[in-house]
Amino acid sequence: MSSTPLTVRHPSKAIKGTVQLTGSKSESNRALIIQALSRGAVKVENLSAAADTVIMNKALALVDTSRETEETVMVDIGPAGTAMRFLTSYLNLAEGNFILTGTERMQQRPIGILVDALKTVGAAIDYEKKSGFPPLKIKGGMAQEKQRVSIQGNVSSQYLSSLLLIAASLEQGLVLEIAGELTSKPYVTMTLDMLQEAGITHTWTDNTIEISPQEFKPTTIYVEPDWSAASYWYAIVALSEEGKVVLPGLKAHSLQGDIAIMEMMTHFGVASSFQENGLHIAKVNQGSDKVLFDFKGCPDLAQTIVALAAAVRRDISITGVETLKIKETDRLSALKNELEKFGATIVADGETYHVKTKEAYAPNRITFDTYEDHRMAMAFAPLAMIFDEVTINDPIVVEKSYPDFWSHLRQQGFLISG
Ligand SMILES: O=C(O)C1=C[C@@H](OP(=O)(O)O)[C@@H](O)[C@H](O)C1
Ligand SMILES: C=C(OP(=O)(O)O)C(=O)O
Repeated sequence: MSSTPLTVRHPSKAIKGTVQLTGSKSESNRALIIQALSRGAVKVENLSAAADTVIMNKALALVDTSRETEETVMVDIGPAGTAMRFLTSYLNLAEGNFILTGTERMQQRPIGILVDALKTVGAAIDYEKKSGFPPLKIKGGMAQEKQRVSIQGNVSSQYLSSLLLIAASLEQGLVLEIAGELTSKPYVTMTLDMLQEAGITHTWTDNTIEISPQEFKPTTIYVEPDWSAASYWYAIVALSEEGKVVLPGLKAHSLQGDIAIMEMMTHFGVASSFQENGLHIAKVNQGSDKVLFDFKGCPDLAQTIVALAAAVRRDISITGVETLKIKETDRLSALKNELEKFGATIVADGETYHVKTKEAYAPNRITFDTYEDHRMAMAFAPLAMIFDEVTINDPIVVEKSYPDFWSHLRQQGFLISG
């Protein structure tokens, strides 16, 4: 697909259909690291089609060939955050020397907390450009020097998941002390649950997680469909007058924290039910007057909810969004810019952000910028359900996690041109 802007319209207020979502990007990128560490004992099924997962797969294959060369191997993971974070730990166990790099934006996403923790354990990592940021020079074949390491928990949970993924493969194992508050906690739990599935046990007492040296057991990890991707179909149903969508494969017991969308969307009139053939979501009422939404455990849902609330002219307040500044873009700044195109805005008030909407709305034809962020494109496209026309710039950004997003919208009756 080219990245020519796409104009999106929906001819009615009704939506009814079945959408087969791709596998979870987060589960998939963990599963690939676990598969590599298990030396193939662990198999993976239903791997995500996300570009971030394709990138991770290719990077691991490249690293696997690095044994055959004395040269420093350049590993470029583009915009893939979990690939950057997880490989920053994994490469220390591989044979060879590596430069781990990514896009310009990736080189602005901090990684010093993880590098410092790895150096404490015995890693040989240097910064190629700016201290604290990628690109990184990593010397493989690490000899572990320490078992215990402390790491700050409120910047990115990916730093913790990265260390936990390699812990059982270290000769002393790892004792991880979490300093301060832990944000995005469900992702750490996902990491531990998937390790458990592969036979790696742990203890988690207060702020300390311990993993002893262990062997992975032969198993097959089945990746669940992506709940973050489901959130955009929830928004579409919420904006419909009559909406029923079936999302096969989504289960009530999920490793993904973004299952929180189920409860959040009840406040926008969307009911969920798990049936034999998957998750059924339907518009049942106009929702509630709930104002405060907390995203500490599910940061990737913030854009979905904020765009939806602004579109239906509902003032809400959000918390737990401090980590949004260092993701694919500064998501709070991007949201503010795009909301102001149709008479809404976001006002910071300490760690709470108030979404303010105005009575009168701007023209019904709006063009949204996406800031190299797949979630900006996917959070604003559903507004075509209530605006006459929504144009999304650089639409190819969706491939990062949901490459079929536009074709799925077409299949469900959206008129898309460009
Ligand atoms: O571990 C993961 O798979 C992820 C963790 C989250 O990042 P933070 O832990 O930095 O919030 C989330 O935003 C990202 O999309 C995926
Ligand atoms: C932040 C995200 O991904 P990552 O951090 O893996 O780039 C995301 O998918 O919203």
